[in-house]
Amino acid sequence: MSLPNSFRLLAADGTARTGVLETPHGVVRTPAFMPVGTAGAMKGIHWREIRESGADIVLGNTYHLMLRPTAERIAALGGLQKFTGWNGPMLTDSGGFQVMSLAKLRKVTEQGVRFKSHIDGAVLDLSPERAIEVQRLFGSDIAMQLDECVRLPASRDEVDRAMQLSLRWAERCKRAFEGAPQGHMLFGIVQGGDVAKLRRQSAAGLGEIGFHGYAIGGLAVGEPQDVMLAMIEEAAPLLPQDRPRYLMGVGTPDDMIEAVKRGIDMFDCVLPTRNGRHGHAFTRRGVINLRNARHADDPRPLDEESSWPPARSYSRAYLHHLVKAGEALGAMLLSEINIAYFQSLMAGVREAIAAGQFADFRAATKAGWAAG
Ligand SMILES: CC#C[C@H]1NC(N)=Nc2cc3[nH]c(NC)nc3cc21
Repeated sequence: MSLPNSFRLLAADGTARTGVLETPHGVVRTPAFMPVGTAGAMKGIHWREIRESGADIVLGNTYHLMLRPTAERIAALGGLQKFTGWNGPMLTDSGGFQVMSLAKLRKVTEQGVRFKSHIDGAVLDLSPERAIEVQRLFGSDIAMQLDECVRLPASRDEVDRAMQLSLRWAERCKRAFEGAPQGHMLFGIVQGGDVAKLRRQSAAGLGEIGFHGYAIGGLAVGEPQDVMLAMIEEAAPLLPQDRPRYLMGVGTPDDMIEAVKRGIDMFDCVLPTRNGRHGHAFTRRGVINLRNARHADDPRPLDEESSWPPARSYSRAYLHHLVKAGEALGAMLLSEINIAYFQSLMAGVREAIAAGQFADFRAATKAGWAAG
């Protein structure tokens, strides 16, 4: 029995697609960029700016939220939307990646993963069933399966073992997800490292199990862009064409444009906020490092044609000063400016695909970045 499908494709231009994904908390226009609110907040940005920037959906992390303030407390307080004040769609990651990247003393067995909290050292167990229970307690619109994310570098056998385990956990997650409230979704995660055969096996295996949507994980971890794109080309064609595809943790504006070209519909990345806090501005003319002294006397705004007021009103000199002085306002302004740029890029992508002009949009956008 196939799962209900809340994704509607509106247009395609080659393998690039644009559509809408209906969730219990609202509609997501795709291709979509999801700002990362790891612990239930956007670092240094109010939800008001996130909404005004054009974001339809934000991401939270099971690992962080289950440790603090705990899933049970969030449920008792009405769920993630009520608790955080973000009254829109939320996707939550399952914890697989964060346990690998943050937790101390991680032990993986068939049952699940045992780890020590990086906050207080408490020992916790995360099984596929608990990962689904936690996301149910959050009230997540889109939940992610629990997967095993191997620390790189890893042997092919290690990547293969983790991919096979993740497929078995995907089955268990789907069973645990049964009975979820109407409209809530569960995505599987394609694994397989940079091994084409493993990527194909993982994608085909997840398609057999059947999910509301499919993520591709384990890319943008330092491999060259052409390797990342090659793995997308291996996996995407094997995933159900009528379901959303989400490339996890990606990426730069160029990564996203190239992934959209290859059929990806959803993205999340910490770059806009993390690099914003470090003084980097993403613009139509490429990245500007406001720490650089050459901006100290520059009265020009970042982009006089930007749709985001702070990007066309504050001078580069002032932003340079805020960054050098370590003023919180500097990090806040550049974070929201970057999120707004990522959203404007996705809006342009959606319009271009709908008009059958994605190739021209891609070429013009890349030319803008190169112009500097
Ligand atoms: C292997 C694998 C895998 C994926 N598994 C889960 N549950 N979440 C992820 C989150 C990510 N963030 C980034 N940033 C580069 N890559 C990610 C990959 C995953």
